[in-house]
Amino acid sequence: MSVPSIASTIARRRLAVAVHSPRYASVWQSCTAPTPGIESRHLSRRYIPATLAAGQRRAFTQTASQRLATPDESFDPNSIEREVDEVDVCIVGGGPAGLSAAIKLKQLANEAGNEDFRVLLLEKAGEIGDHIVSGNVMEPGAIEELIPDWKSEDNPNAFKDITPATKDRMRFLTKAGSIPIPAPPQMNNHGNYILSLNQFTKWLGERAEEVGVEIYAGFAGSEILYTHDGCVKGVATNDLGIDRSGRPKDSFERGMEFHARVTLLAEGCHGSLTKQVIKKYDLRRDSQPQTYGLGIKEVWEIDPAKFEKGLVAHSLGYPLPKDTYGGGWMYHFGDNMVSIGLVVGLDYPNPWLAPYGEFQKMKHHPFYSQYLEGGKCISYGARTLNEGGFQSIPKCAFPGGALIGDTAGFLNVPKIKGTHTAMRSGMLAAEATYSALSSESDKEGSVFLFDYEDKLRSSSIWKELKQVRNMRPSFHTALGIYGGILYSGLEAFLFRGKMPWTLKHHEGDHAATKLADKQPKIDYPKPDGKISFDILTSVSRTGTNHEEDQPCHLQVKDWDKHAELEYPKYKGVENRFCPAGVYEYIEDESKDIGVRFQINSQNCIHCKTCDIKVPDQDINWQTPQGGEGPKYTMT
Ligand SMILES: Cc1cc2nc3c(=O)[nH]c(=O)nc-3n(C[C@H](O)[C@H](O)[C@H](O)COP(=O)(O)OP(=O)(O)OC[C@H]3O[C@@H](n4cnc5c(N)ncnc54)[C@H](O)[C@@H]3O)c2cc1C
Ligand code: SF4
Repeated sequence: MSVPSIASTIARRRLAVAVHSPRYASVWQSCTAPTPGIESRHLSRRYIPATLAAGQRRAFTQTASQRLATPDESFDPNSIEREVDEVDVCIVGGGPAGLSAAIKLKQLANEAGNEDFRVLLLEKAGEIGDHIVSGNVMEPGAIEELIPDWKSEDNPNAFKDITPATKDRMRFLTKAGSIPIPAPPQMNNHGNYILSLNQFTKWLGERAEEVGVEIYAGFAGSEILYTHDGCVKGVATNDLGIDRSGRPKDSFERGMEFHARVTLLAEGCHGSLTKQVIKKYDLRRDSQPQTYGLGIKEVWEIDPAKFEKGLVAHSLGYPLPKDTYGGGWMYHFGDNMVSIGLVVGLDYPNPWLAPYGEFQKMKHHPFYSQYLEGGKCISYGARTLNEGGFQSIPKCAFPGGALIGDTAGFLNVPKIKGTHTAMRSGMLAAEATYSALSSESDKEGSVFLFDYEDKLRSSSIWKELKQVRNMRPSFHTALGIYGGILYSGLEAFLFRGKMPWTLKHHEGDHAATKLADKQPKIDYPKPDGKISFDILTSVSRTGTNHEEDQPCHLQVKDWDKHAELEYPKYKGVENRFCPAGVYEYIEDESKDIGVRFQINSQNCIHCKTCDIKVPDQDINWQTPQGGEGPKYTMT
């Protein structure tokens, strides 16, 4: 058996990073010249980077063999020590927040002539950007500060795929009609840009490599590592090649440890490591529960005659019932491309509601269907987003690290925008980290980023989230969506966040789910295959993939017990809230409740809804093997 060890994989990836950095130009030139037309990044995997490993970087701590020569039944994977790499800063998550933090850190280090300052970023997707789903209309303030010439014509590496937002349209939808409503100032998109965040993130990843960030895509952070006195000292990636029952296979590779003086968690909404850290340090002690929405989207290529470049349209109302918060969007960008989607607040009470079914229904409304008819759906994706806002922000610094971006909850809900706040929080954390690491006299002790918390409080993030803090919770009144719209209108146009009160989020979204017998059943129309699609067709458009023979990353201790607990009360709510058809209840007469619970984990698109919405909180989303999951395009 000959499989590459993690060490050699990483070494090859290090070279891949190095070849983008002018600093390593000479190393690269000493290797065989690349074949013209093939990207150096991919090419680099063919070379053994002995020169680089010996001369340019700190060596890995060499431990016992990372591969298993003869796996046997009694073998305990944990008995093999993990390799350790020591870096200055370890960032988990290569979205806008993580990449902005990484770029800013290396910019600061490079400016100070401290080029050996190591910033390492782990991303669970096979390639940077592959797991990113967003709208996206972006406020450009943060990127302009980070990379001032990001869209300049003089910059050969500028990000080109942007469409200036030119028109805002806001409608309240009835079943067949649409009523214009005034767009609150927050929804004014003048000066913003429509783009695919998944493409933008890929571009940001390249910029990060240019300044010397070491990016390891395909590596999922699966465990937080602590010092003996309880500070975070880094993360470990999961073992590869473990079978469904937890035994090592021929392809077994032990995970790897990354030790850092500062670990920044940038996992996006509801991060799996963040969950552990929030619990360990009780970071929510002074904040309210986080609440969430699920965003489901498609990208379409539409008839050029119907294309209105720069149009930013939003809707409230149909198809969602009045007890459910949410709204639709449609952005026209690029060449005849349309991003269309629906956000459904996960505090919806009716377990018969299926966000996926609501989205399919929404597309048939004339406000949307007039554009989609004759077009082609090219992409599908879904991801949760934070809706708790200001009152749900936890403590963001902990001993040895910090939370940045959506995993801390910086999304501005009325704007449905979090990219600029995610990036800015990453940059603030980077500044606080760099000054803490460069000014300390004691280079061994743990670092607490007090400065980051202070910077957040005096930043534009704090100001804008505080201003809109009462809008989302105002939808909890008995008037439902109508009360919320009315109150939000007053907040947007009159109060402007200046009223002395702060409305509360009373409970987590899972607790809002009511018993199925007490709620009206919802029947969704059959998809027509032109504008609406069945869920498996949509999943096939995500490119998602997971090896089947591995421990289920959707951890449910006992499937039968789960079914006995949930099914009688909620009649298969998991099947309806999951936008990828992962959960099923299959008729089975041998079971007391007449059905068997089934998890098709290979379809998972990493949206995190199940972990948030399952009423009895007995599904734990964990990272599967690095490199698995969706392979999104244009999302
Ligand atoms: C449907 C939808 C529409 C939106 N529309 C807009 C909009 O129009 N404008 C706007 O500004 N914002 C919008 N947002 C919000 C915006 O997308 C987010 O605020 C932004 O992406 C947050 O960036 P982030 O880096 O914090 O997290 P993410 O973008 O979620 O990135 C996190 C990254 O970390 C990786 N990761 C997670 N866990 C691990 C782990 N354990 N190990 C390794 N890697 C890990 C993920 O794979 C991912 O690549 C929208 C969001 C959604 C869901
Ligand atoms: S299994 Fe959970 S995380 Fe995966 S797609 Fe379904 S709801 Fe989302």
